[in-house]
Amino acid sequence: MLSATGIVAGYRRGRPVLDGVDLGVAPGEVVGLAGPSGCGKSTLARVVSLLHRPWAGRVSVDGTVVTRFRHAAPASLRTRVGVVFQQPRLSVDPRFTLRAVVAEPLLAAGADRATAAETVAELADRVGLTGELLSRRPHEVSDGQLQRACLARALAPRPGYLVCDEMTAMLDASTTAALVRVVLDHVRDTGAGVLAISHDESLLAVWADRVSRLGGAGRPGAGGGQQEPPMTRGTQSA
Ligand SMILES: Nc1ncnc2c1ncn2[C@@H]1O[C@H](COP(=O)(O)OP(=O)(O)OP(=O)(O)O)[C@@H](O)[C@H]1O
Repeated sequence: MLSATGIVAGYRRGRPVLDGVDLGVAPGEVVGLAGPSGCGKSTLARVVSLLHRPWAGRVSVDGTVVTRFRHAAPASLRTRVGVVFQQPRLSVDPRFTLRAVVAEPLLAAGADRATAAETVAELADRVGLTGELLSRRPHEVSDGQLQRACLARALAPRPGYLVCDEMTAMLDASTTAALVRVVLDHVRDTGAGVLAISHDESLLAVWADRVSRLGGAGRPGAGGGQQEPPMTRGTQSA
């Protein structure tokens, strides 16, 4: 279980963006997260991806309580939670080829080059990237092609949990459908849990088992799967 309990987090002292938020994602479950712009969805995504230290509350990954975040988080925990952000160009090194982007977590985990190359080829096939595209650099590919590489990179360590923060917001319908399919195949094949953040309620209806809401302004009854009541600041839960 990827679990966050009583999360208080923000950027400016005394002005929490999240104020007592609970979230749980079970293995094999796709949880949608909706809510008005600015309510803190991306902040919560960064907290559960171990990229942002909360001021209070507890994050745990399969029972292990996280005490260190960002670069200080142990690699064994960081690789348990993969993340894909909305804007692929902000999340890759522009000097890397797409092949190097996808290989990076494998090499960082100590894989030898031959094994990493084999895994990259398999992942590229899964996300629909040709060998020729893998040889290009970010400025030589489209947003959709780059996002495919970012998803492959996130899947490379076979994460037990995947956080997709508006992963498809910049993509056309067919690329969106293809990437959602890749994520759902990963869930089916590995039993991973997914946190899917999207403004697109109809998309969440398609791929989430249940949809949770953050912030008091959410409309009740929208979204897909099993619905949960809208939440208010101070009693937020997801
Ligand atoms: N790095 C940062 N520094 C300071 N404030 C930030 C930072 N990131 C986000 N914020 C602020 O925190 C609040 C929540 O932002 P966040 O991106 O988590 O919301 P969101 O629900 O994901 O919004 P959206 O749906 O528009 O992407 C906003 O008021 C935002 O301005």
